[in-house]
Amino acid sequence: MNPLNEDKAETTRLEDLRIRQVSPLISPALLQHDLPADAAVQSRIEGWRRAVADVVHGRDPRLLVVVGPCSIHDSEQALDYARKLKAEADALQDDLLVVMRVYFEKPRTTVGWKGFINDPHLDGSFRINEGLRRARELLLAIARLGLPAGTEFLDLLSPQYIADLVSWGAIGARTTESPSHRQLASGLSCAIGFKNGTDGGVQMAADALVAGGAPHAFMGMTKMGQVAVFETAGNEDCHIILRGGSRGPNYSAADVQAACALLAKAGVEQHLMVDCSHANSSKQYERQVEVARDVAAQVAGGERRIMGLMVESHLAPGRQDLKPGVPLQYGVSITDACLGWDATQPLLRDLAAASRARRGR
Ligand SMILES: O=C[C@H](O)[C@H](O)COP(=O)(O)O
Ligand SMILES: C=C(OP(=O)(O)O)C(=O)O
Repeated sequence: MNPLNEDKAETTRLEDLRIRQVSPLISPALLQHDLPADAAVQSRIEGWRRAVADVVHGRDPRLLVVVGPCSIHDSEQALDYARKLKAEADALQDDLLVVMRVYFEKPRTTVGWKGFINDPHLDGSFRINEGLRRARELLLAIARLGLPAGTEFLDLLSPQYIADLVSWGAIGARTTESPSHRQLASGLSCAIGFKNGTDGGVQMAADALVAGGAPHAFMGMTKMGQVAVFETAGNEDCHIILRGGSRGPNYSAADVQAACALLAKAGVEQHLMVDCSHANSSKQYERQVEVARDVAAQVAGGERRIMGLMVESHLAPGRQDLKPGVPLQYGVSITDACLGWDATQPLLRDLAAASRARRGR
């Protein structure tokens, strides 16, 4: 019996009826003490965040490309991917600002593996302390490699453990309408992209921009693990992400126009990112190439309101199921299907060419 569960002094028989177990959680301060961001890493992340914000606001004409695995399930494989991406990002840096997708938290439609922080052993053992540590180690390694990292902020406490190492963040389609996630975004130190809803609703993402840009006061946890009231300043570096929805894709020129009309009505900047995956690819990973080509043509044609794209890509194409006792294939996603590296490299070069063509206009 976990000793924490024996302490009933502060609970009555009316409480915790559905709590099976309570276990200790490391504090953010302790994890950061063990795995600090040194001065060099801090300077890099400051620079990347500034660069991302410049693209988001159109001060930098390059395209922001958030590319990488749907989810991280193995640090070595993620670093293997990061090394390839770094070489490509350097080669294309005049036209693209490349941020690696380093997603540790997966929102599920119903149930399923919730990501590397929640379950780093992929077996339902939920070693969250270890997941947080390994996530932070990986983010540090990627930063030292020279690549900015982007992640989805899903849990409301986990940002305290890793957000200092993140240069761009997303609020997912299932949480864009959540007041708590909008409040969280209002206090985060990096730019944040809000996905449209799973039904394709863009209005809720436009509303999220307004809410995320405003100051809020809410309850949270400090670095020392104490509860506290946080008052935020509002995040002026937010944008929307078109990811399609149950009614179909929404990356066409007409969809971009319609989304921008909603942004104008909401009184916010008309800049957006297109997610080539999810409902925009009808979850068929190869179709990301088609989506990216369409968006690249819009960009090359002078569409300046598209400031970025998102691509789900891993070392090898497709996806695999997580099955107890069945060994996993190297570099293959265990959540959404991804493009392989071989298809990703030419796609990035096409996007760079489109960005260059737009600058030349
Ligand atoms: O990007 C990942 C998935 O699309 C999202 O987490 C939902 O996954 P699910 O429908 O497989 O649960
Ligand atoms: C879960 C994701 O996307 P969405 O929120 O658009 O479903 C994702 O990008 O990993």
